[in-house]
Amino acid sequence: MTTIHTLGFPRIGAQRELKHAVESYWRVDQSIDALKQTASALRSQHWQWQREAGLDVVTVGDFAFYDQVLNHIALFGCAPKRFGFGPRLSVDQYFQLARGNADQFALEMTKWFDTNYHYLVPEFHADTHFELDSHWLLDELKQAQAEGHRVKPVLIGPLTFLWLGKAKGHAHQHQHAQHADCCGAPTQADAFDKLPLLARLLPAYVQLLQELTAAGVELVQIDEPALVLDLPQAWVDALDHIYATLRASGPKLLLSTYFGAVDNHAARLSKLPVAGLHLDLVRAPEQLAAFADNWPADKILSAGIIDGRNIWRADLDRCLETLSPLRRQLGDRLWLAPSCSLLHVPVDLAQEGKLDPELKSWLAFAKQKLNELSVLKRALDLGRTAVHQELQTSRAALDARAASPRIHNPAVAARVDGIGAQDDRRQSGYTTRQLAQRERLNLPPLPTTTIGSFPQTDTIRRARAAFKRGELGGSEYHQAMQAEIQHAVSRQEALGLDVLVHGEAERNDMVEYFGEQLAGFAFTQYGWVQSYGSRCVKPPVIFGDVSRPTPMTVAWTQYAQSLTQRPMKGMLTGPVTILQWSFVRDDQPRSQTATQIALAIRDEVVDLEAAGIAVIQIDEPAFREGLPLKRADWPQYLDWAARAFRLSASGVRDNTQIHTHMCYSEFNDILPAIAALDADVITIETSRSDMELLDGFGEFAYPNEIGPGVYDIHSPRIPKVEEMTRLLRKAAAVIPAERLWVNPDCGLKTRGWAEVDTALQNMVTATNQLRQELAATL
Ligand SMILES: CN1c2c(nc(N)[nH]c2=O)NC[C@@H]1CNc1ccc(C(=O)N[C@@H](CCC(=O)N[C@@H](CCC(=O)N[C@@H](CCC(=O)O)C(=O)O)C(=O)O)C(=O)O)cc1
Ligand SMILES: N[C@@H](CCS)C(=O)O
Ligand SMILES: [Zn+2]
Repeated sequence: MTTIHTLGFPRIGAQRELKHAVESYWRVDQSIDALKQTASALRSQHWQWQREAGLDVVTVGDFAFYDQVLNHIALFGCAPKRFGFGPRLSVDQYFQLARGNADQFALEMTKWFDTNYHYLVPEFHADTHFELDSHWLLDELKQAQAEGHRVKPVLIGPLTFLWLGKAKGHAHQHQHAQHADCCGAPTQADAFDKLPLLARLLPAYVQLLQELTAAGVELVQIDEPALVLDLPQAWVDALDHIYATLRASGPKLLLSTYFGAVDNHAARLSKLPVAGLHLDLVRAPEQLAAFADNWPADKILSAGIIDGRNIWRADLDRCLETLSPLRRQLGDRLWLAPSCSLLHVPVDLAQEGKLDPELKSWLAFAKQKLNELSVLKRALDLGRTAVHQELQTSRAALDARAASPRIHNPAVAARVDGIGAQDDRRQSGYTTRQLAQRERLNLPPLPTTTIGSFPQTDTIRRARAAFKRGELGGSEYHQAMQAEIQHAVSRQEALGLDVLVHGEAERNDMVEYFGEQLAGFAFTQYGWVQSYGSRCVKPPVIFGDVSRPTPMTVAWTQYAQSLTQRPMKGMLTGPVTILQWSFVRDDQPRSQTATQIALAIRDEVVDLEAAGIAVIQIDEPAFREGLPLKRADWPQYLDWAARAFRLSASGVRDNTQIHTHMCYSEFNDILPAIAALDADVITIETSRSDMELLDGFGEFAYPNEIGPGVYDIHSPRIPKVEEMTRLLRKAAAVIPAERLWVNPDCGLKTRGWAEVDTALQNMVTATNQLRQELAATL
C-alpha cells in the first residue's frame, strides 16, 4: 500500500478563525481558554479532513498561535535573554517575543525561504542554552491520538533551526534607549559560528524524541529545508552526527526537504540513519534520478508530487508517469505528499461560490490537494481503472485550460515583442536626475515621508465589505474613501511630513487591489494564506496574459494631490512583487509574466506623471524573496527581475522622482542588483535590525538616495524620539546625510491612528533634532 501524508496543513482556518481568535485575545475581548478552544477545534477539523481524504497519518506540530519557528524557540527554551523569560514560556510571553513589549523589540521577522510567509528569527548567543519544554506539542499529540488518528509529529530539524537563527555578538543588543549606550556594534553577518551550538541543542532534541516515543509515536517528520540552500561544507558534514544521534534516541525519522533540489547531497542523504527522505519533485523533479537509482532497500522515499506552493490542479497523468515506476521499484516504501507544507495555499476551493466556474475547475486548494493524493494512491494501489472518473475529470480540466482563449492576448504578446533596448533605461543618469528633481521638489535635508499605507481601520474595512456586498453604493463608498484620504493628508500636513501619501485606504491589499483591475488576473473570496502571525493575504491568480484596461490609481492620487501643496507620492506595487505575491500561471516562464506586468505598471506610472504627480513609488518588497535559493541561479533571476522593475519605472522624465521600497529582507548580498534598479530613492526596513541592514549599503557605496526605516511598524509599541535619533545618527554615519531620507520601516496599515500619530510626531521631532545637529556641523 502506498502511504499518503502531508508535510503540514494551513492552520489559519478556512474562515481565518485563528486570526480572529488571536486578535480578539490580544484585544482582551477573549480569554486564553477561548483562544485554546478555537485552536483545538481547528486542529480537529484539519486532522478530520486529512482522515476523510484517506491520508494514512495526520500531521501534528504544524499548528502555531503565531509562527512555527517561534514554537521551536518555545520548545527548546531559547528565548533571547534580553526578554528575561524563563525556559517555560507563558502564552503571553510567547506573543511578546513576536510583538515586542514596553522594553524590548520583537524578534526580527524575515521571509521563510522564498515564500511570502514570515518567521521569527531565533537569536543565538555563544552561551545560549536549550531547555526542552515539550508540553504544548505533547498536548497536541494527545489530542490527535484521543481523536483516534494515526499521528506523525513534525519538527524543524536542528540544522535548519540553527541555520535560520541569527548569531548575536552582544547579550544586550537591541535594548532600548535607556540602554542605548551599552549596545554593541551589531553587524549583519553572524557574530560567531553557530554550528558548535549543536552540542547543546542536540540533547534537547534527543530528549524530545524520547518523550515522543514514550507517547507512542513511531515516526517523526523532521524538516531540513536548509539543505536546499548553498550550505557551508561543515554544516553538511554535521548531518551524519546529527542524524546518528537523533536516530539512536527513539522514533523513526522521515527527513524532509523542500523548495528545491538536494541531489548534490544524494550520496550522503541516502546513507543517513533515517527511515526515509522526502523530496520536492515539483520544484526540482530532475533530482529524482539521483536518488531513485540507488535507493536503499530499507528506506521510505516520500515523493512531493503535488504542488504545495501553487493552486493549479495537478496533472495526475503526468504524476503517475513519474510514480508508477517508483511504485514498482519501492512497493510500500513509496510515500506521496505535497511538495511542501500546504501552509502556502488557501484552505478550501469549495468556498469559492463567485469564482468563474471554468477557472475554478482548473484549481485545487489544500483540501482538494489532499484528494489528489488520494486519487494517486488508489491509481497506484488498485490500478488506474479504479479512479477512471477522477482521472478523466482532471484531464478534461487541464485540456480545457490549455485550449482556453482566455489565456492568450495577441496584443500583449506583440507589445512584449516590441520592447526596445532603451525602454528599461531612464532618460539620464542619476546625477542629472537628482538635480532636476531637487529643483522641482525643493525638499529640506533629511526629507520625511511614509511608506504608503495609513491604518486600515475597521470603518474602512466595513465600508469596503458593505460595498462588495452591494449594501453601500459606489458613490458612497467612493466618498467614504475620499474622506479617509482627506483625513490622512490633513494628519500628515499637521505632522509636518515633507512628501505625503494618500494612505491606500481604497486598497484591500497592495497586490490584490491591482490584481482586481488587471486583465489576466482572477481573485478569490476566501483564498486566505497566512503571511505572518495573524495577518493573511489573498493572492490573486494570474491565469492569462496581463494588461491594464484602465488607470488603477490615478484618480485617487490626483484627488489626494488636490488637497495639498506638498508633493503627493503616487503609490504602486512593482511587477516582481505582484508576480511573487500572486499564484502565477505555470504554463510560461515567470520572467515572461513579470514583463507583462511591468508593461501594465509602466502605463500607470506614465499616467500618474501626466496627472502632475512628481514622486512615484513602485514597491518591490518581494524583490529579494524571488531570489532563487541556489546562488548559481541568481544572475538570471536578478537580470530579468531588475529589468522588469526598470521597464515599469523608465517611462518618465528626469524630474519625476521614482522611489522603491523593500522590507523583510537581507539586501546585502544583492546590492549590485538593487543599485541596478536605478530608483532615485529606496526606502528599506532597518529598525528591527538596529540599522544593521544599512551597513552593506554604506560599504557598497550605494549611489542613490536611501530612507532606512527608523520605526518598527510591526510592533504595537511606539518608538521614542531618542530611539529614532540614535538610529538616524547610526544611519548618517554610514550614508552621507544629503542622500538620507527619514521614514518608518514599512506601511502603517496594521497600526491604529493614535499610535501612528504619536510615532510620526516622534519621527518628525527626531528628524528636526538631526537637522539641527547637521546644520551645526556645517
Ligand atoms: C507588506 N506585506 C504584504 C505581503 N503580501 C501581500 N500580498 N500584501 C502585503 O501587504 N507580504 C509581506 C507583508 C505582509 N504584511 C501584511 C500586513 C498586513 C496584512 C493584513 O492586514 N491583512 C489583512 C487582510 C487585508 C485584506 O485583504 N483586507 C480586505 C478584506 C478585509 C476583511 O477581512 N473583510 C472581512 C469583513 C470585514 C467587515 O465586514 O467588517 C471579511 O471579508 O470577512 C479589505 O480590506 O477589504 C488581514 O486581516 O490579515 C497582510 C500582510
Ligand atoms: N505601500 C505599501 C508597502 C508595503 S511593503 C504600504 O505602505 O503598505
Ligand atoms: Zn514594506
